[in-house]
Amino acid sequence: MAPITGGLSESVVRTKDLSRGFDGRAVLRGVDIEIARGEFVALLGRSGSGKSTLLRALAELDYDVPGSGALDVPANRSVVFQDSRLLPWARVLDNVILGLGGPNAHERGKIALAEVGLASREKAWPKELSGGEQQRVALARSLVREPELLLADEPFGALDALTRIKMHVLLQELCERHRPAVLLVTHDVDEAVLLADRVLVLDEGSIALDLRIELDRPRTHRDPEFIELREILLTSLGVEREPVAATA
Ligand SMILES: Nc1ncnc2c1ncn2[C@@H]1O[C@H](COP(=O)(O)OP(=O)(O)OP(=O)(O)O)[C@@H](O)[C@H]1O
Repeated sequence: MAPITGGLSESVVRTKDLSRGFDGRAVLRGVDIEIARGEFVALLGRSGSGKSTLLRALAELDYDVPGSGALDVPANRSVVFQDSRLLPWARVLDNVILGLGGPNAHERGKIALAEVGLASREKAWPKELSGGEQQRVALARSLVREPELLLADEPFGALDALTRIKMHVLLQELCERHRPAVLLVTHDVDEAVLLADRVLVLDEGSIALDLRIELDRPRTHRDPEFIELREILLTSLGVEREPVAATA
């Protein structure tokens, strides 16, 4: 696909008029986005709005999907999915460094595992880990490559609420340390406001809202500004809020 010339040199991701469709049905209709170096962007949208289609386009994992438009993404990028996609026949450390190469691969893998709090589990098999631990390994496997761009497709979607909160804290720490640009696809409005510098809402195949989140970190759900931003996003997603009926 044609690279985009001009524009901001600090952008890590740029799309211009990106369109994709399946079976003659348009899913993405002219998506223009930019993500700056080190910027954390969350992507919200109703189910079926095309979030995963956009993420797969940015990962360049969609060669079989018809489409048009232009795209600039760094070659050094990592993808994390809802399931960890660890190789069951490889131990945890081997999963982290698989394909990494270089003389320090082992050392780097161990450091990455320590960063996600799993230094002691390097010899475990994936099936011996909980779902949350497996996602930690998936994060370590992504970040050990020091990606310029981290693409995450609902990485915490299958985790229980408590584990998800811990993963939010971990992801924030990791991003502060490694500073990748991030595109996080999520259903969870609170997760988006909690983590992102900017939230995009995808609707009818294009970006309907581009909302900057300027709250100080760490953020709290109780902050009135947090609540206000959540309401703006819920409205943009078409979620009507019924007033809670008074109980007798
Ligand atoms: N391989 C495919 N073949 C045909 N249609 C597809 C394919 N992948 C996605 N679609 C369709 O494209 C639309 C967008 O799908 P996509 O998975 O990108 O949405 P999404 O916003 O990520 O949804 P969800 O939030 O439910 O995961 C849907 O209508 C889906 O059925």
